[in-house]
Formats: sequence, structure tokens, C-alpha cells
Amino acid sequence: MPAEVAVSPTDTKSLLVIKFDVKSVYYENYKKLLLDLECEKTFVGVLTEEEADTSLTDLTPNDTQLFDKAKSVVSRTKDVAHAFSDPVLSSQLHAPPPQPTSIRNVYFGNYRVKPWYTSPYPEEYSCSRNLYLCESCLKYMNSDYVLQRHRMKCAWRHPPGDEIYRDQNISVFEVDGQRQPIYCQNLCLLAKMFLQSKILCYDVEPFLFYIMTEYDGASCKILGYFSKEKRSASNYNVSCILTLPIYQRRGYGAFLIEFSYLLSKAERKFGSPEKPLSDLGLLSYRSYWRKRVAETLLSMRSSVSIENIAQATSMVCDDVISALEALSVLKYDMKKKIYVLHVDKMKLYHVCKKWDEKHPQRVKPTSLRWTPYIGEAKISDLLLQEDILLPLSNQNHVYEGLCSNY
Ligand SMILES: CC(=O)SCCNC(=O)CCNC(=O)[C@H](O)C(C)(C)COP(=O)(O)OP(=O)(O)OC[C@H]1O[C@@H](n2cnc3c(N)ncnc32)[C@H](O)[C@@H]1OP(=O)(O)O
Repeated sequence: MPAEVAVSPTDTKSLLVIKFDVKSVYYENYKKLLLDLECEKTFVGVLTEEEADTSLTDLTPNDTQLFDKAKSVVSRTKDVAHAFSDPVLSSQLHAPPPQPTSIRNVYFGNYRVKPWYTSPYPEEYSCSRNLYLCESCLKYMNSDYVLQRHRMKCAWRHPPGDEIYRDQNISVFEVDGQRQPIYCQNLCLLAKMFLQSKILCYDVEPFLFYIMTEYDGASCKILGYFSKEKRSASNYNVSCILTLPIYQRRGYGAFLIEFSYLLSKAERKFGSPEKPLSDLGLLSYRSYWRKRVAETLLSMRSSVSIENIAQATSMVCDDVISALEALSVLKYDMKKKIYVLHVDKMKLYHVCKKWDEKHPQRVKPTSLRWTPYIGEAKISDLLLQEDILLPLSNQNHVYEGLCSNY
């Protein structure tokens, strides 16, 4: 035996005392081993004994208490965040969900935006104060460093769908939620930060997304979008509409609304936005309906009726009536007990003129190249004859051909 082990009777810090047989042949090996261990323990020769004292980092009861408290707070936040990020669960909640997010700033391109509402970003992102979004693919990140690294790799120059409209530098892309679920989920998560209604952020397959972009010489940057159900039982032509807050009040919302009615016209349907409308949605739609109905009344030469106006505008009759009332055109004839239209052409002309001045960005129907969605395939996939498609007008494009990801 090279060493003898005994319990120390005096030293309270050491539990065992090891006595070595210095004459043993194994002693030199043990000595070397013990010296190495000693060096590891106290950084002998590097730190003083006081500096090497690790007893200061021992846990105190106060530390344990603080840790338990933090743990219970985190586990409570975790439960709420899970409930909120699950679309099925969140739609079942009747009371407004608690605020599980701590996102205060969203960095988008060169802009910093304050979110208006909470959005069900995954837990590890919603607990950050700052959220960083890639302008092109809408991927979300929680650090500027990661975003810069991502930007070096991100090759997206336009939304991942078919470019169905182009007029100068404005384009609209149709993105299928089933084919591009990640992009569409990212878009919905972004939109949810500015929409109070409970839009489903993860269940994107039943929707088509129409993304309005502006070409800036390098890429098509997103200005706003609207989503539309592929098959809407209620004939809604817009499910959710959003202009990114940094581009609001420049007429893009009106452009998107006008565009949604152009699609309804191509589908030979009457359309209306999904209800309830938000305050801003209501303001925008009322303004558009008023102007569109006024314009139609001015252009009508033959008999004027609510049905005729609906046919010409692709608006449902209810929306036509609300616009006629807002224009003070619809009057009740007490004698005949019927509703009649009293048209003051000058007044209608002023409504149109004012609106056109405010909204220079108008939709050009001839710039649309689109066929309606039918079932699993689009009509364009089924039709062999190119001339059945709506023609695209001759334009001087800054960038090459219409883009398609398919
Ligand atoms: C079916 C649904 O999805 S309803 C939900 C609608 N979406 C939202 O609420 C999301 C947040 N809001 C938005 O994204 C935008 O405000 C939109 C899409 C509603 C409107 O987009 P914008 O690009 O700002 O609209 P645009 O500049 O074309 O203005 C349209 C009209 O809205 C009105 N409007 C828009 N924003 C405001 C505002 N902040 N205050 C007062 N009026 C406003 C204007 O009166 C304008 O009418 P006008 O022609 O009489 O001036």
C-alpha cells in the first residue's frame, strides 16, 4: 500500500487525511498526479490563495429563493405563450389573451416600427424586446447580428409567387399559402402586429396572398397585401388587408382595395371584404365605395339601378346601398313609397376629383395578367390557348419579364 487513508480528527475542512509511503515505488507517480490536481483546483502559481477561493460563489439561501421565483415567473409566461401561439387554442379563447410578448420594436429595412398589437411569434422571439425582419423573405430574427448574416445569404428579390400585375415599378404577386406556407405565415405574423382581429397566422393553406410591391432598382419591396380565401362560402374577396405602417396614407390601401375588385370582376363575381372591418379598414372601404359608386353613376347612360351599379363595380348590393346613402343619393319617395336615386352630378364629380387627387396610384386593368383560381389547379394550367388569358399592355419595364416562382 503506497498510502494510508484516515479520517481527520482536527481539521474540519478536510474530511480525509491521506498519508503516503514516501519509500514506495509508486510514490513519484502519485505525487505528480496530486500536483496536477492541485494546480487545477487552485491555479497554483497563477492565483493567490485568496483569489482562488471559490467559496464566494457558493449558493446562498437568498440565491436559491431568487432562482425559484424567476423559474415560476418563466413557467407562467410559457403557458400563456403556448396557448397564444396555437391558432386553434387562441381562437377558442373568448377573453382577450394576456400579453405574452415583450416585443417593443420591430426593425424592418431601415425602419423601426412599434407594434400595435401582439402577434403569436414563437416563444423564443416573443420574449425579446426587439424583433428583426428580413424585408425580402420576412424571416424573423432576434438579433441584428443574425439579420446582417442572413442578409448576406438571402437571395430573394421578390415575393415567392407569380407576378400577376405590373404597372411601371408597382407589381402585385400572387402567393399560394399551400405552396409557400413559411412566407405566408411570416406575412400573417407581421400583419397581426397591426391588426386587432384574430387572424390565423399558421393555417395559411386555404388562402391566396396578393402582395403589392415597389421595384427600387434592386428588388421588389413589399408595401402591403391582402389575403383571399381560395373558396369563400360568403363570397368575400378580401380576408385581411394591410398596408405596412411605414407606407400608410399614401393611397396604397385604396390601390389594394381597387385591385381586389378587379379580381372579382375577372372572376365575374360580386365581392365584399370579410367582416368585421377594423376602424381603418372601414374608413378606407367607405372612401373607396363612395368614389367608385359616384364614378359609376356619372358614367351610366342608360337605366340606373342598384343591380346595375353592382354589376359595373363588382360590389355586393349592400355595399352599393351604403355608398349611395353616404353620397346622399338614395332617397325615400313618401308619395310613391319607393326608394329613388337623386343624382347631383356636380357633387359626384367633386367626390371623384378629390379622391383622384389623393390617390394617384390607380389600378390599370390592362396591366393584369391573371386567371381565377379553381380548385387545385388554376385555369391557366388548364387552358392551352394563350390568347384566352387577359393581355398585358405594352410597357417599358425596368426589369425583365414577369416573375414566376413556379
Ligand atoms: C377586411 C379587413 O382586413 S379589415 C382590416 C383592415 N386592416 C387594418 O386595419 C390593418 C391596419 N391598417 C392598415 O393597414 C391601413 O390603414 C389600411 C389598409 C386600412 C389602409 O391603408 P392606407 O394605405 O393607409 O390607405 P390609403 O392611404 O389608401 O387611405 C385610404 C383611406 O383610409 C383613410 N385612412 C387611412 N388611414 C387613416 C388614418 N390613420 N386616419 C384617418 N383616416 C385614415 C383615409 O381617410 C383614406 O381615405 P380618403 O381617401 O378619404 O383620404
